[in-house]
Amino acid sequence: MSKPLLGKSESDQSYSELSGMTVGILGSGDFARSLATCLVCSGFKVVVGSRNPKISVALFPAAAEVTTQENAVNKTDVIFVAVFREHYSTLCDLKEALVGKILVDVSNNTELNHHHESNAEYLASLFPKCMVVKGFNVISAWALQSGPKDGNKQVLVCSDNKEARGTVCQIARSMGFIPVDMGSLSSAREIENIPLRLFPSWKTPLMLSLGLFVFFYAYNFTRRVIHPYVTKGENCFYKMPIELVNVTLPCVAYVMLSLVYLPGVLAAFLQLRYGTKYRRFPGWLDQWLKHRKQIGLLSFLSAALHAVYSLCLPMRRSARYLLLNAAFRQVKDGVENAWMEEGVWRMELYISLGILALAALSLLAVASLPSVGNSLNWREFSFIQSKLGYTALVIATLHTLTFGWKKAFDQSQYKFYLPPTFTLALVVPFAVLLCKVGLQLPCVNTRLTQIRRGWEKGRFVRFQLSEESGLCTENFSNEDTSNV
Ligand SMILES: Cc1cc2nc3c(=O)[nH]c(=O)nc-3n(C[C@H](O)[C@H](O)[C@H](O)COP(=O)(O)OP(=O)(O)OC[C@H]3O[C@@H](n4cnc5c(N)ncnc54)[C@H](O)[C@@H]3O)c2cc1C
Ligand SMILES: NC(=O)C1=CN([C@@H]2O[C@H](COP(=O)(O)OP(=O)(O)OC[C@H]3O[C@@H](n4cnc5c(N)ncnc54)[C@H](OP(=O)(O)O)[C@@H]3O)[C@@H](O)[C@H]2O)C=CC1
Ligand code: HEM
Ligand SMILES: [Cu+2]
Ligand SMILES: [Fe+3]
Repeated sequence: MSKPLLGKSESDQSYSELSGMTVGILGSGDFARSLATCLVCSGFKVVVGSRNPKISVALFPAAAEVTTQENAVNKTDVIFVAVFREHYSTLCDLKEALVGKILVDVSNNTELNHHHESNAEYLASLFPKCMVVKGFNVISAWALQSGPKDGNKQVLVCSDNKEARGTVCQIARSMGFIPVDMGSLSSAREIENIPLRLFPSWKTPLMLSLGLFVFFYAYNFTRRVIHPYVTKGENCFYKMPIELVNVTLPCVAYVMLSLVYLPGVLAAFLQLRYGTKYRRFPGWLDQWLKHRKQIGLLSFLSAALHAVYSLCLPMRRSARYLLLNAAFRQVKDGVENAWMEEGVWRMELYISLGILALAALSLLAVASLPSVGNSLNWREFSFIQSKLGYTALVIATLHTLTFGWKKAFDQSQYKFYLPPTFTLALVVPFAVLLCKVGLQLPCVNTRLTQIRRGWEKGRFVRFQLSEESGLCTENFSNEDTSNV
């Protein structure tokens, strides 16, 4: 691993103060080894305290000194405790030697809020005369080994002692990480919970798409499998793996796409009603606005799957049999040409529109990659997200309408009085598009633009003030978004 570049440029003086400094590590496990390696190649002297130094020494780089716990603690003022919480109490023999020193707690738990106090606070209670700092637990041993160039660079640090916190921040910086000061030790619980979270922002969107999937699948199952079975005794269960999925997926994709743009419309209505942008949205709307990216990406995933499933429709054995049967019936009936101009056009159009909608969604998905998004400025990004997103929604609506237009009026399509699936899927997207059109009306749009620039109903003074203090009134056009 190379020498980090970060530390030096940030503050030259404290960096040179630190390099050559001795750092202690208690424990000889995976974390201790990776940490020692990284510290050594960042220019620190490392002394490791192990219960069995003779055995452990082979595991560490030659530049690191491996000795007994007492010895190690006596040689340095900063000690990383790379030991599990369960074994903290076995360190109590070192209490005298540790007085006045900095203890860095790097530990993690196996479940959220496992103990009633955080590991770091527990360590502090065992060693009240030490300065306990929480840090480095968000970095895995693997990430330490492969270095900060690869993966997460942030190290969250907190402590009740400001100086100790500063020292650990400096060490992190010297190693090439980006320290984030989280304040007092009471933040330790929050910091310890971070590595345990599993894709927190994806949970609700995933449940939402799963719920929609189950609903549309069950609906279709009733119409396309149960109905023929009950009324005609026909066995249509073969439709379950592909045909039903390929009606369900596009409906999920389509409804999810509209759910990306619904909260923006609701937010605009609320702002119009409040007559100000300074009032907070209700919590659920706030959350919804924050989850739009995930909902959008899941919509894209469903749409992509729908496209693949659609391509596979004609190559199935069932499709061939149905075609043969139809051909035979045609021969028997003496029909020579079954070409139906209208049906042909409808399909050409709706497939082409589907492809275009998917193309728009793909661009959106690409733009949401951080590396691509970062190369766009704020205006470009929101332009793509908002305009292209609505374009995708409009094209998908046309795709759905051209696919289904006649079925909605065909009495035989109403199985058990249930309308065709696409009519259900159309409800929310249609409402969103109508509302969006409503918001574009000049009278509404002007008011909304004013509000977004800081104008408030019945409070003229505020507006003038914000203009004077230069609160970027120029930059706020009505289409501007608040995206990450
Ligand atoms: C495939 C795909 C990928 C996506 N990737 C991303 C992504 O990477 N990042 C992302 O953010 N979204 C992403 N999205 C979601 C979506 O495209 C964007 O959130 C988009 O900007 C929403 O546009 P909008 O016009 O509805 O909302 P906006 O232009 O954001 O406006 C919504 C309304 O909310 C109100 N509002 C919002 N914020 C404020 C504020 N700060 N102050 C005052 N009023 C406010 C306004 O009334 C505004 O009209 C993705 C969607 C899809 C389909
Ligand atoms: N592995 C990882 O990716 C990460 C680990 N951490 C944290 O780092 C700490 C160490 O983890 P890790 O290195 O993986 O664990 P290991 O089990 O590999 O190492 C633990 C070390 O603790 C030492 N130890 C001291 N006292 C005792 C005792 N009484 N009983 C058993 N062992 C003792 C041992 O060293 P010796 O025998 O030499 O005394 C042992 O090698 C944990 O708190 C963990 O939560 C945090 C982030 C990531
Ligand atoms: C390459 C892109 C696409 C292709 C080839 C395609 C193809 C198809 C086909 C063949 C059908 C008819 C399925 C059937 O016979 O049951 C269909 C229906 C549908 N598609 Fe697409 N599509 C594409 C993209 C999209 C996208 C991006 C969306 C929306 C986000 C979408 C939404 C729908 C909907 C809602 C239906 C109606 C489903 C039903 O109720 O039966 N499609 N599409
Ligand atoms: Cu290194
Ligand atoms: Fe426990």
